[in-house]
Formats: sequence, structure tokens, C-alpha cells
Amino acid sequence: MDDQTELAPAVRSILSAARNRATEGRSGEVAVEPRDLRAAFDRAEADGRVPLIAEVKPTSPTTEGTREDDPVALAQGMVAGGAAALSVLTEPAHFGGSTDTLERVREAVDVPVLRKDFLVAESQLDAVESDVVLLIARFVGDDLPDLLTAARDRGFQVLVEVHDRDELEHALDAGATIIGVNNRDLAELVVDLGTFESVAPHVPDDVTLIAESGIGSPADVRRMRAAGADALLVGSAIMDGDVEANTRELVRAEADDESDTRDTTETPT
Ligand SMILES: O=P(O)(O)OC[C@@H](O)[C@@H](O)c1c[nH]c2ccccc12
Repeated sequence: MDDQTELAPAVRSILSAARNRATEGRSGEVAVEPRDLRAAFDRAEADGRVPLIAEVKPTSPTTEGTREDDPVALAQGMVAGGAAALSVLTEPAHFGGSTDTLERVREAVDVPVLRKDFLVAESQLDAVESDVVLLIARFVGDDLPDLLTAARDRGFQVLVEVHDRDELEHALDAGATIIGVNNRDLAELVVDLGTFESVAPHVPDDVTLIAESGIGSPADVRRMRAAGADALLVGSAIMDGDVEANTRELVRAEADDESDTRDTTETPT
């Protein structure tokens, strides 16, 4: 968008790389038969698991080092740990992602897979099939309604990411039905879980609402759920260490709530 000067340098670089990739894509439009994201959340909920999208993110501008493990094995660990859905970075230059990784992951699991990238042009939608694509309100600006339509015409479900109330209104006006509130500020790259808490009350009930970024503990999960999150998107906290155990700990955050409370309030006798 026009106000790029407000963005962190890393984000500006990501965006200009994305614009240069704008002509990528295979010949012709993809036609996706998507795995239903909401149904996946409902299944998790019915099963006593917090609906969670676990993100395969080899690295990022705010992460040190790169995780070199096989992304397919990581993805399978996340599903084994109870993730309702997965997110796979396809941005190559700053997040270590690729469309090939997404294809391999989607083939190996049966949960819905979100393509996490910085899409700014319709042609980029045809680079790879996924069940859900991300559109970041701040980056697509006035093109949001057209890109939303173009994505839906191809069969994609669309997650529209916002960071404040103005962007939320813009997303709702464009007809978004799945909205993510990113707790990470793209100008400073700092995380504040209060962002979700301030935007969530203004989201209509029939919208599927996802809390994104900065969720690191079962307490954070409960905090975002208490603020109205239908589901959570978690990357770094899961990628750091044993992905299966990390996922399980977060999806059980509500089931374990009572014992957690008891543990912390227990006084030795
Ligand atoms: O690693 P975290 O703090 O759990 O965050 C995951 C996810 O929300 C984050 O990777 C993200 C949110 N929106 C994005 C847009 C592009 C790239 C990455 C993102």
C-alpha cells in the first residue's frame, strides 16, 4: 500500500519480493476442492481439543536460525499432536518456505492446509493448491474485494488478516467470513495479545475468528479463547522443540485448565 514507510524494513523487503513474484503461477487457474476449515474446527471442539492451526515456519524475520527438519515430518507431528489444521509458509526469501513444501505437506495429511504468503496479485493464487489462502488487509488494500472473489472462484476458503478496527471494517465490507487478528504489529514486529482483545468484540458472531501470533503457552491459549477466538494460529512456540508435544500442550489447554489452576494455587501441607 502507499504507507509503506510505516512498515518494518523486513516487511518492506518481503512485500517488494512478493510483488516481483506476482507473475508467478502455472499456466491457467487452479480449481481447488477444499477441505472444510470450519468443519475441522468443529471436529476438534467436539473432541475437546482447542481448534488450532499449527504453522510450519522454518524461519522468519523475528526468529533466530532455521529449522532444517523435513517439513512433512513436522506437519505429521503437528497433526498427531491434535492440530485441527496446518499453515505452511510458501514465502521463500524470508521464511524458508516453498510451494513444493506445501504440496508435499497437503498430500501427507488430511486436515485443511492454509497457504501462508504475501499475496498481492491474482496470478499468485495459481502458484499452488491449498484449502485456505491468506489475504492481508493491510497489503492488498482496495484490491481486497477483487482478490477475495478471485480466490473463492478458484475454490479457496479465504482467511483475511487484520490488525485494527479499520482493517476489520474493510474486511467485513469486502465480505470476509474468516478473519484473523494478527497480534504482531507489522510496523514494529512486536507482539501484543491485547491487539486481539481490542478487536475481537467488534467481530460479528457469524464470522470465524482466529487469533494469530505470539501465543506461547496454555495460559495464552485460554486468554485468546476467553476473548472470543474460535481458533488459534501458532507458529514459533510449536516450531521450537518437539512439535508434537508442543501442539498437544496447547490443544489441551482447556481440558487441562482445572489441574493447572490447582497446581498453581496449591499450597504445600
Ligand atoms: O510464530 P507465531 O508468533 O506463533 O505466529 C504465527 C503466525 O501468526 C505468523 O507467522 C503470521 C501471521 N500473519 C502472517 C503473515 C505472513 C507471515 C507470517 C504471519
